[in-house]
Amino acid sequence: MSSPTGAASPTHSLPSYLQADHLGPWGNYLQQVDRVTPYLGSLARWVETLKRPKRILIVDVPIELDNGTIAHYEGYRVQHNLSRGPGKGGVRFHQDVTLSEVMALSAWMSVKNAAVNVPYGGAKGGIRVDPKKLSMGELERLTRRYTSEIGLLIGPSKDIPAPDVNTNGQVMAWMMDTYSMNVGATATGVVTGKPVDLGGSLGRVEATGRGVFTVGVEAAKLTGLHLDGARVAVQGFGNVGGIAAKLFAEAGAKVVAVQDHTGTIFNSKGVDVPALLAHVKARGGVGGFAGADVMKAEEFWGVDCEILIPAALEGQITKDNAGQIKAKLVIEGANGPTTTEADDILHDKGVLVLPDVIANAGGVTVSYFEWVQDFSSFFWSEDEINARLVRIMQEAFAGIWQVAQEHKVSLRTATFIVACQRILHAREMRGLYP
Ligand SMILES: NC(=O)C1=CN([C@@H]2O[C@H](COP(=O)(O)OP(=O)(O)OC[C@H]3O[C@@H](n4cnc5c(N)ncnc54)[C@H](OP(=O)(O)O)[C@@H]3O)[C@@H](O)[C@H]2O)C=CC1
Ligand SMILES: O=C(O)CCC(=O)C(=O)O
Repeated sequence: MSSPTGAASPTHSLPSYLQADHLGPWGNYLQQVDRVTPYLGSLARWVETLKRPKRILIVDVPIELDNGTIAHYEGYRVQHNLSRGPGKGGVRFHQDVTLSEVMALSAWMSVKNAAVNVPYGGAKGGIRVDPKKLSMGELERLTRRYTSEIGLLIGPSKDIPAPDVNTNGQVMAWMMDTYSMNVGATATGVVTGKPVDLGGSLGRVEATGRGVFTVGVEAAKLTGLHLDGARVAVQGFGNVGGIAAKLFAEAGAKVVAVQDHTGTIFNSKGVDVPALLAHVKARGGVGGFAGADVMKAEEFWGVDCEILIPAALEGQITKDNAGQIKAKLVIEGANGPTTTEADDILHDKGVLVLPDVIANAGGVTVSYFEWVQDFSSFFWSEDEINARLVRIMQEAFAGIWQVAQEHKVSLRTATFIVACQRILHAREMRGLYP
């Protein structure tokens, strides 16, 4: 087929599943790619690769519920790009999971993995389910069925899942066991974020929060912000938000506001973070915490603070609330929490945004350590792991900071420049044909 001008047929006509969503997370990601393209030099001819996931698997996950009925859930595993190595990225269980969301999350994994230079492509998975409504037995059956269904794609040298929202070490243990049973041999390296007794790594549970803290410290040094006494607001008090809050509080900062689905709480003197962590463990959320006042959810974004850490879901900081933000530093613990419009508003207000694709890369970095340890069956001390993590995060952040200064671009675009050059250079060297 030729175009009306007689030129070669357009190579960019999009598959239907890529056409629909221009506002959601995938649309947000595409805008980020468009912003990096002018900085890719001759590699820009490969940029379309970044705009199409390499593989998408949609699976039906049927399970028998405790009451004897059969329920069906929709699951996904998307491998966005495998130019630099096997797919790597978490698995999310959430009632709002969509294909578009998993595509975006897998793409951000490609960028993140390249930004910290771990030898992976990007992938992500998920099931549209509210796991809080399932019993433990139902959750196990769901996890095992899903693992078998995506068994076509995953494997220690093919694609390695890990925890994300509402998944944890227990879910990874079931995934590892199911995959191992299906292949007939224990394969610890098929997932990371496992319990330490099953080939997991010391430090993985804390790694994402520790990475958030590490880049926060580096940015504070570079901008003259004193952490001692700095006020911090955190959205999402799960694995990432909870640990990040703990580390900032230990460094002398005051965690003045916290929000999750169960409530928004405020204490101008700083909440007692260990007590709040214990409360969340016992009660499932920050709501009802005695050591703080209740605040209206919509007032959270305008809280007086120096540091804001979105650590929940995508699309939380939008054009509607970005103008209210008073923080000097936004550290994206979550993936995709800021829309492109909001990014511009924050930039115009002089707010420094440490983007997800570097700020929350600590988790996958220690997942990489876990995978390496599993291959060699030789395990490192927690101090060794934390020291290596901090070094990788500091070096990656310093490089990105320099690129941002050089090109006078945001840290997000700078991270995309570093990462997309690595991905596309790998693609170019490998070539296209089998
Ligand atoms: N775990 C990891 O290693 C990594 C995670 N991330 C990203 O960090 C983010 C958080 O993940 P993680 O901490 O693992 O997940 P968790 O499931 O441990 O915690 C999620 C937290 O976010 C809260 N939350 C969810 N939706 C909302 C909402 N709409 N408003 C306010 N709070 C909300 C949850 O509260 P509630 O229970 O009340 O809903 C919970 O406190 C995600 O974007 C994830 O992709 C990034 C890198 C690695
Ligand atoms: O640890 C991993 O492999 C991936 C974690 C993850 O899903 C993420 O960084 O968003």
